[in-house]
Amino acid sequence: MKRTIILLLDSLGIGASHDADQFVGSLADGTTFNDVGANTFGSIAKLCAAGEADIGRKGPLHLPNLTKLGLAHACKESSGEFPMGLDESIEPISAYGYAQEISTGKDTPSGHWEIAGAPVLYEWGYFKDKQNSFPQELLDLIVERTGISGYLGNCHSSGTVILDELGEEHIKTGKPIFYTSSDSVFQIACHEETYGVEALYDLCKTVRELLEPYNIGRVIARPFLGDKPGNFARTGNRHDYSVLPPSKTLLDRMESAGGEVVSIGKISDIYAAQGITQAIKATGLEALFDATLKSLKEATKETIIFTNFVNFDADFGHRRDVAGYAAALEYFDTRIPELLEVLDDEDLVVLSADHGCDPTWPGSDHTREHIPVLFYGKNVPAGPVGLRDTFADIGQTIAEYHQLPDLEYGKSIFK
Ligand SMILES: O=P(O)(O)O[C@H]1O[C@H](CO)[C@@H](O)[C@H]1O
Ligand SMILES: [Mn+2]
Ligand SMILES: [Mn+2]
Repeated sequence: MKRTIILLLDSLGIGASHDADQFVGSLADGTTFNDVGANTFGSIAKLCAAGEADIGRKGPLHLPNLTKLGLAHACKESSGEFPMGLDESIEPISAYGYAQEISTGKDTPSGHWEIAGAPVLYEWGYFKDKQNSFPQELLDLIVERTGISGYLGNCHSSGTVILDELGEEHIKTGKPIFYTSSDSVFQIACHEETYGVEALYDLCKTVRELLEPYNIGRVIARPFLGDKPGNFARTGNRHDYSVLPPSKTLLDRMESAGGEVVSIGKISDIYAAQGITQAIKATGLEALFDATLKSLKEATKETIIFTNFVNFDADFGHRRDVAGYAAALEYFDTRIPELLEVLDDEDLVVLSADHGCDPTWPGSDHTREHIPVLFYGKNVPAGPVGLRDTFADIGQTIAEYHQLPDLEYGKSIFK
């Protein structure tokens, strides 16, 4: 019986990819920038080493266990520089490398689906205008179909900034807050108590239907609590309504072969429940890690346990919070030994990410980066596996390990 545990650290890029110049963003003042030079992991390490990330933690980034798994060495292979302040004398025990993305976008579904062998080679629809972002005919249809009295926002924004700006007005008027980003998303923020979570989910489902002609990846429900700017906080009841992956994935293959595919956290939403045999919700890094360990202890047949650690991205990457990101990585690092302790000889641990979100970068969006490709197991020879041409090499390797039919994309690192 083989079990694979995929730890997906959402947004932990390890250096800009060759096409980072194609990813151009702009700020409110009209300044433009691209992703050349972005390096989520490297930038965090650099600021920590410089003593500029000392809020709630202190000094150089301390990640002995992740370094042992090859994360820092993979970052050096990807970017040319060993992340500052980490210990280069630690010998990696994993196969380690980095992968570039062939999907057109740098969003969460593209990254996850490509890892599982289904890259997004078409262009998503985007709402590109920073203000009045959504087409009027779409907004009119939403109002007509759902009976809402109107809407707020209708712009690009950070999801926390927009709550401070419009949260009170939302509570007063009952009008949902609509916003988007450089990703292919339609996000709706509503208060959990005054508007209600179920009402928000119903609204999202209708908007999902009405978006059919626009080729938009996700509608995201963003419930929140609080009563004034400064104390608004988003809750764990976020729900993503995704379109289906473009083709069958590693998860579908595993399910069809009679194996278990356990989603922990956002994974089931991201794959639109395709190929998932069990979905476990958990909020926060600690609960996500606990649920991963619990599932592993309970797994008694051929299994993929797939956990998305969303907090790196949602709480720190998009928030441009370097110290918070660093502290979260250090916390995650302390949990690794618990995982290694309970592994059987045939278990495979995979650690990766889905895109970058460099907290030192302009704006608040993702960054086009390489992702880490780390494979650890008793049967996996440790050492460098270099640049992987697509994220799908990860899925193909796992498919081979479980003797599943080949995926359409990707090359196994064992071949
Ligand atoms: O600023 P928040 O609401 O976290 O939004 C972020 O989350 C979305 C989904 O991952 C991204 O498109 C980005 O806009
Ligand atoms: Mn993501
Ligand atoms: Mn994100």
